[in-house]
Amino acid sequence: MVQRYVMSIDQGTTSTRCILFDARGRLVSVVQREHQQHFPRPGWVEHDATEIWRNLARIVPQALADAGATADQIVGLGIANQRETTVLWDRHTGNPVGRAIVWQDTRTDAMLEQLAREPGADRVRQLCGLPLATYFSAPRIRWMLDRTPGLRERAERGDVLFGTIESWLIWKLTGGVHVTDVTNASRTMLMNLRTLSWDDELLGFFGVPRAMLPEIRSSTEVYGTTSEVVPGIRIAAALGDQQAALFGQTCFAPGEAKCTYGTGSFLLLNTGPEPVLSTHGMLTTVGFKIGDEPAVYALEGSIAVTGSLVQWFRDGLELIGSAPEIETLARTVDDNGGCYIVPAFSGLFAPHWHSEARGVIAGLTSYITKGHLARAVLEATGWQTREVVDAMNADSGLALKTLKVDGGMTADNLLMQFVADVLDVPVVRPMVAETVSLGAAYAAGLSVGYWPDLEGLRRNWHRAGQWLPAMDPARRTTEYGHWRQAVELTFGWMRPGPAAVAPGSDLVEVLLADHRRFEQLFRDLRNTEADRPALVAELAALLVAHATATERIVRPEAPGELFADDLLAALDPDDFEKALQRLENLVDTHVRGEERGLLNDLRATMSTSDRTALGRAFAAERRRQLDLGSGDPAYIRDLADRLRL
Ligand SMILES: Nc1ncnc2c1ncn2[C@@H]1O[C@H](COP(=O)(O)OP(=O)(O)O)[C@@H](O)[C@H]1O
Ligand SMILES: O=P(O)(O)OC[C@H](O)CO
Repeated sequence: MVQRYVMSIDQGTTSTRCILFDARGRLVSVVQREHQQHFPRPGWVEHDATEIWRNLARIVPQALADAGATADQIVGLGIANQRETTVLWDRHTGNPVGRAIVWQDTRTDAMLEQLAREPGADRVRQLCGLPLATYFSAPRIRWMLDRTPGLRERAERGDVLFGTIESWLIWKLTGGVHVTDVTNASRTMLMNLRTLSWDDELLGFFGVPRAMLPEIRSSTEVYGTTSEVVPGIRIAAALGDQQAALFGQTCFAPGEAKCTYGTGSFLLLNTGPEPVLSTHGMLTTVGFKIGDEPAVYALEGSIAVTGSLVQWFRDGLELIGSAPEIETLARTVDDNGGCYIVPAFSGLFAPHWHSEARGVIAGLTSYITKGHLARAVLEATGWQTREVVDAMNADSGLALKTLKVDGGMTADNLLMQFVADVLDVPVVRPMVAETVSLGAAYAAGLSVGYWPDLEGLRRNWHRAGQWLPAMDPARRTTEYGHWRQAVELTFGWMRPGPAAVAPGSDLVEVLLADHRRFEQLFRDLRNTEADRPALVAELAALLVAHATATERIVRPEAPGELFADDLLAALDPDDFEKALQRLENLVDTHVRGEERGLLNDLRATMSTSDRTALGRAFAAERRRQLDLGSGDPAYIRDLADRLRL
């Protein structure tokens, strides 16, 4: 009998793999090629989409040859891909317009700051489930359209097309089918999470023409047949790689979760047929959609830098020759020696979402050796997982019981033990470590009837490795405290923090900067694991300084806008959550009212030089208030008295 296989392509951040699987989910052949990472400026990360396409064109025939198979033995092809990476190409020539901008790239940070102030910004998360952050595709499309002369007009005519990588590869393989799958579309910020279609409000907000967008399709259905590379193969599934891993780990039921440790790390929890909006910094995303069945949603904790920190240690610092050597080096010492590395290379993703953060190495003394640094590199992945699991538990109201893991970093035993230690739950790894590829293969196999149902796939899952928690709880608590201290050092690096508004700035800008900082502090305060006393102190200091300066400099005629009662209540630990909520509502009302009213009045009626002069006076008064120690409760009480509040 002629053997039949499923083909899967995993187009990842660092490489592209083609794998053939048999009916029992076993690997028959694997071929992989790396592509070049381009870092043209700090924070910029690009790929050459043509190089990725050429790699694919080489590995697909090779994978067939290695298995001794021909195209007619392939029942279907499933594609999994790095998500959010943005490719624009010319419909007529098939050539990319510039390099693809990769998901780690932070160039859109300043643009997002602007967008955050525009009407409709507060609706974005509700519509698409994602925070305004550099991670996603829409800001990148806007960035390219704004900066390349004539590009917007070409996009409006449908002459220039957008796609994430699976969309680009399907278009190339089929000679012109322009589709995307719903999981990838859910990472663009342009798809409405509930209707699963492009949303006019989001398209308008980001300024993206509909004509350049692909058609959104299910994760499992036949999109077309290959006419290039190896003709005659049905393309039967596509999924973002992290969703593919969820599928490959057979997390088909609500409550099941996995974490994939690759370039970055991504923890996804299946939440079932309704989208769950996070209040703890998780993303809401589509998990998968099988044919005509309803979509299954997931909560996701995305960590930007984990394996890529190991790569940086290898290629940037040249302290090791290959990734696995990090474990050997880390084992030369017993602990981190007091050293912590927070790899905020692309800002910090979940649960913090600080695009402006940049990395730190904290706790350096002359005692630290490269062995300690190697430990700190691995531990950074463990602690980042812990932060995400804490947030996920808080969102779901459930405590994670075990963590299913996969990806390149799970080869590292020291790391996996550390993850189990800091999470205090068992960590398990399945037999097939290539879970992304397996998930894409499962989806394609289901789509064409090679596998009958999900239950059959579940039976293929076998445990190959397990790590049990063994860390002393007191040590875990102390170490976690140090980690969080180090994380706080990364905040605000690329943008002024509360005390650092430049004197002489435009008054409108100065007021807006404070408003954004208030919002960030409230976001951070929702996390029960955060250093709440420190955050309250900063919030209190800033609110008093901001309100006093507003009252004295901007509208001396209308005093009494301070929130002193609530500030005092917020300092009362017995009534913390309630007081915080009241305070947040009050501040929110103030911020919205001022941004709709006063700030537009200032823009319309005051000259730039007057606004600058007032901005300078405001910044000086605000600075004076901060220097007076306005975070001190006694001072706040005193101030409230003096202001008759
Ligand atoms: N033994 C190891 N210890 C720690 N990190 C490792 C080890 N082996 C590989 N890695 C890291 O894992 C990543 C590769 O994993 P992979 O799942 O192939 O990633 P991706 O799919 O994102 O390209 C690289 O960033 C590499 O630095
Ligand atoms: O290609 P990976 O494995 O680094 O995954 C990248 C993610 O899809 C980014 O969201």
